[in-house]
Amino acid sequence: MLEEDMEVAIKVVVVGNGAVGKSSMIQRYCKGIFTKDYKKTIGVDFLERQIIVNGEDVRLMLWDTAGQEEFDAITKAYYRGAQACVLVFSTTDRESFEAISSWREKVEMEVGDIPTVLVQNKIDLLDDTVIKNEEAEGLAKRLKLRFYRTSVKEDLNVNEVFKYLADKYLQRLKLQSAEETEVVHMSSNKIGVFNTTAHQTAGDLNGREIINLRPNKQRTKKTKNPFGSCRLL
Ligand SMILES: Nc1nc2c(ncn2[C@@H]2O[C@H](COP(=O)(O)OP(=O)(O)OP(=O)(O)O)[C@@H](O)[C@H]2O)c(=O)[nH]1
Repeated sequence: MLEEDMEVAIKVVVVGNGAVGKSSMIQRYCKGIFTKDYKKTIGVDFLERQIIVNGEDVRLMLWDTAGQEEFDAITKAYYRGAQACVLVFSTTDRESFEAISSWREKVEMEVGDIPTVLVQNKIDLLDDTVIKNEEAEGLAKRLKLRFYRTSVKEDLNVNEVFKYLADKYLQRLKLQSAEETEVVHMSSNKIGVFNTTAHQTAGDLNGREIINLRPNKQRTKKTKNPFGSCRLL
């Protein structure tokens, strides 16, 4: 259990080519709706939803980024600070599948290695698929990513994608907390200056060791709503 009365906030970026269903996925997850109309995302957009994962309150902030390259400069700026990522391609769009590695690189360049999933959307259209199962599974293996097949239209597996990411992120958080505690223990016989807000660095000041501890958790005050909530911003 992490600290009581606090919730963990996770910034998740959803990326992939245009029209693969990124906006639809976020809308389905946060508002429970699906629309057939295609409205190209201009730049970025975001919605949020609160869930409980393994007894922890988690607020997922889902950033919807435009799939078109013309918006790359804008969307990249919004990758910063992301703590999890959904890479989406469409069952009926070969190019979107082939572009996955480059989307991953774009995100990694900004934020490094964060919990990530590979998603094949529109599996209600499997009859018209242009990607073999083995190819998609092969890509997931190569990129070492958990792979989900979803249909936003039929609400298949969408919840599972975000639950997995939240779970994975919490696991990392707990591991980091444990490691940070260990740093304090290991240093307890030294003269130290502790600063809990700065980045974790080690330096030297007049011969004394300085250890700055950073709580690697982005936390907010918990809002007491047992049913979770969705909010359009
Ligand atoms: N059949 C089917 N259609 C879907 C599914 N998900 C999304 N769509 C449709 O695909 C089209 C594109 O969906 P969007 O969610 O706008 O795609 P996007 O990836 O956000 O596109 P950009 O904003 O251009 O990046 C829309 O017409 C959706 O209704 C799905 O699971 N099945």
